[in-house]
Amino acid sequence: MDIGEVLVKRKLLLIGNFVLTSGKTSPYYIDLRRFPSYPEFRQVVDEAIKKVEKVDFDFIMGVATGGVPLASFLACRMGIPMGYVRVERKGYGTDKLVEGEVTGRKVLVVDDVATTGGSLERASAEIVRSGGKVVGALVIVDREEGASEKLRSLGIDFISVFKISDILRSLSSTLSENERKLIEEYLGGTK
Ligand SMILES: O=P(O)(O)OC[C@H]1O[C@H](OP(=O)(O)OP(=O)(O)O)[C@H](O)[C@@H]1O
Ligand SMILES: O=C(O)c1cc(=O)[nH]c(=O)[nH]1
Repeated sequence: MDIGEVLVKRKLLLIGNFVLTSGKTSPYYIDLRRFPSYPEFRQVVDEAIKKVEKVDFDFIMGVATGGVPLASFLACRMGIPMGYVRVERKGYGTDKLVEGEVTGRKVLVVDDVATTGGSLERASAEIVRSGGKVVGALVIVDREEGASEKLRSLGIDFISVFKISDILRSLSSTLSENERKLIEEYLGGTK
């Protein structure tokens, strides 16, 4: 599977001017929330399973909302229990951020995309507060804007199924010269 081609074909890679969760602005956006709508998502799950083969974990936690579908597919395929970390408290009911029995567990945190790694860091901190040990973080796409360095500095193994630099390389004939340059200049500036 050429992930770049799939992202373009399914309109999951968007070119424009986007505000990100970190407050940064970006000339591109990867919208993987609709990825499970398409059959290619199964292949991504297969790839993800191969990538985490050597990680010693016994619990999967998705980062809501983008990380929940992948966490669910992985948990089901691997026979490993799962839960998820909410973006914010509801303010009613149990008012929990961590929805999962992570106490004493070795946790793999899962998200769709990583940019700064702030969301994975926040989710990991909540899991630790709930008594879990975060041993690894897995994302489908690493935008290569600091997440890997941030997670490793926290002692968490960071794994991505795809990196944006590889996706861009595979898209050299699909994106216009201008689109490719815009993204490359942006990525150059974020290093
Ligand atoms: O590495 P970061 O700089 O934290 O950015 C990546 C995060 O941004 C997106 O989530 P978003 O906050 O848009 O929430 P959503 O998944 O609920 O749409 C994405 O799903 C990651 O969780
Ligand atoms: O950093 C983000 O907020 C972000 C970037 C991106 O490409 N896709 C996404 O879902 N979130």
